[in-house]
Amino acid sequence: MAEDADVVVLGMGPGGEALASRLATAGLTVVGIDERLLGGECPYYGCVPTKMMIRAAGSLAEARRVPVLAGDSRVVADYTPVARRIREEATDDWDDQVAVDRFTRAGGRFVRGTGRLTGPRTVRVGGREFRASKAVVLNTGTAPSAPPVPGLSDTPYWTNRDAVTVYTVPESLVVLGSGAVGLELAQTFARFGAMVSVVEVADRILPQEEPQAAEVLADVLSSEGLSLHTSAAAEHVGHDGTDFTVRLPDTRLRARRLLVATGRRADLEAVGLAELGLDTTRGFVEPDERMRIADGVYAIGDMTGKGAFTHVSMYQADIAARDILGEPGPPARYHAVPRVTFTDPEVGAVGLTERQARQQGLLVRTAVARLPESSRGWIHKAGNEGLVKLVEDARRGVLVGATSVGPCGGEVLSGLALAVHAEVPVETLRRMIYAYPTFHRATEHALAELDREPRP
Ligand SMILES: Cc1cc2nc3c(=O)[nH]c(=O)nc-3n(C[C@H](O)[C@H](O)[C@H](O)COP(=O)(O)OP(=O)(O)OC[C@H]3O[C@@H](n4cnc5c(N)ncnc54)[C@H](O)[C@@H]3O)c2cc1C
Ligand SMILES: NC(=O)c1ccc[n+]([C@@H]2O[C@H](COP(=O)([O-])OP(=O)(O)OC[C@H]3O[C@@H](n4cnc5c(N)ncnc54)[C@H](O)[C@@H]3O)[C@@H](O)[C@H]2O)c1
Repeated sequence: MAEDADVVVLGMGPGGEALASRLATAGLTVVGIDERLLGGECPYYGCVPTKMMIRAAGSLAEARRVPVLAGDSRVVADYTPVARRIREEATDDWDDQVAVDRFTRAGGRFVRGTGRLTGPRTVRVGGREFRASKAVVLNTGTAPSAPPVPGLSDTPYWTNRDAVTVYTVPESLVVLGSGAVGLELAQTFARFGAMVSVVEVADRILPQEEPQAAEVLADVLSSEGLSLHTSAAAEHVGHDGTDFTVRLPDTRLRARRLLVATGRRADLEAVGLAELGLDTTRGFVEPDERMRIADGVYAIGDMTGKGAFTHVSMYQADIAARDILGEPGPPARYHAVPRVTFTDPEVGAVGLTERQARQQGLLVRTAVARLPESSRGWIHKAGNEGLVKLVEDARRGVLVGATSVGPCGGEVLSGLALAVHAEVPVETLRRMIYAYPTFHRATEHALAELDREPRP
């Protein structure tokens, strides 16, 4: 016999948890289902533990800058406090009881298990079936995916889930993939003393962002001792019981550990999307502007392919929750999705890259201002690498994209994200006052550069 609820949330990532709690608090009967940990990847294996690692690695890097700026320093890296913080402060040793209690206190019912749609309003978990009178919300996210490199699947390689649970830093590490996962973890482990090589199949690291950003970051990472192999497709991976070997076309890398960070995949088949007549062979499910994928069925988070970020999952959760509750509000728009890769320098970006803007047929003007040439960058000295890049839709005179690389690149991004989001005329941005001497003042320099660019 089916168990009834108003809403069934399948997959309790950050968005699912927020939505389920909100609907339960509003008085609906809500069943939340997760096969792993309530809260999803972000708090247990993603954003939170990795940012704790990065914070610690950043403190080492700052201490190493003392000789340039303030005398002398001797840095003895010890990963123990990081491993402890991740266990004690971030993840409760990968125990979600606090989150389960919080959801239960909000009035929700949590079911641990693997769920699958059996119809538009029904979800099966083991021998139980849950029937939703109002809505089913899917928030099943993505899982790490490994490329089909010969030999790889027979080796004990790491994904991000292994990397955040270590007690000690490996002496050497190869990282396959130079997206956010690969680079954040590569730099962190290198700063703790690992010999790190990064292998990227594209012709530059962080290929989804602006080439100028990748260039700045590549220089910094190389100067910190990482070896970067771009345009490099691994031909074979082996493990001899102690070390990994990764064969590239022109060299062979050897390391104690291998981290595979080549992207993530949503398993739409496993969730039962075929029950709705939807294509499960595509990488993502395509919701409408209210997050609906069928009558009474919603999808939010990484599985929608709108940006695999916690803030996108939460943004979509808000829209779906409003729709279910019948509350008014704007539909989803993705023209100003911000994203930050938390390397040092941080790479913040919003909206379109120059390439994407041109591909969309926009008449584009761009400008770059470099942080070391700005007052604040010059004052900052050690660790001042960075830039601000603007991408203008020259016909409309508004920014459609921007990138800010630097010590606080993710924070500097906020003003640029507002400009892209609200489509503030570039003319208005030019008339603003930018505090001296801030990093964000580089935006003013970039705007002046933009002025010098002829209109296309
Ligand atoms: C290393 C790393 C660092 C990251 N850092 C950041 C960052 O700094 N900032 C940022 O914005 N984003 C970051 N992300 C991305 C972020 O973690 C995700 O975008 C975020 O978790 C949102 O994902 P989601 O809502 O789609 O669900 P997920 O977090 O993927 O959760 C989905 C949940 O569904 C459950 N599930 C799946 N299938 C089933 C099923 N059939 N039945 C029951 N339950 C199921 C899973 O167990 C999981 O708990 C990072 C990711 C990684 C890997
Ligand atoms: N700071 C953040 O917000 C943050 C941090 C981590 C992850 N995330 C999100 O999580 C998702 C997954 O991150 P990710 O870094 O795993 O994936 P990604 O897709 O961002 O990057 C994967 C990289 O691996 C490369 N690659 C693919 N196959 C390869 C191969 N065979 N050999 C070498 N390189 C190969 C790709 O060219 C790409 O550069 C992303 O969408 C990201 O947005 C966000």
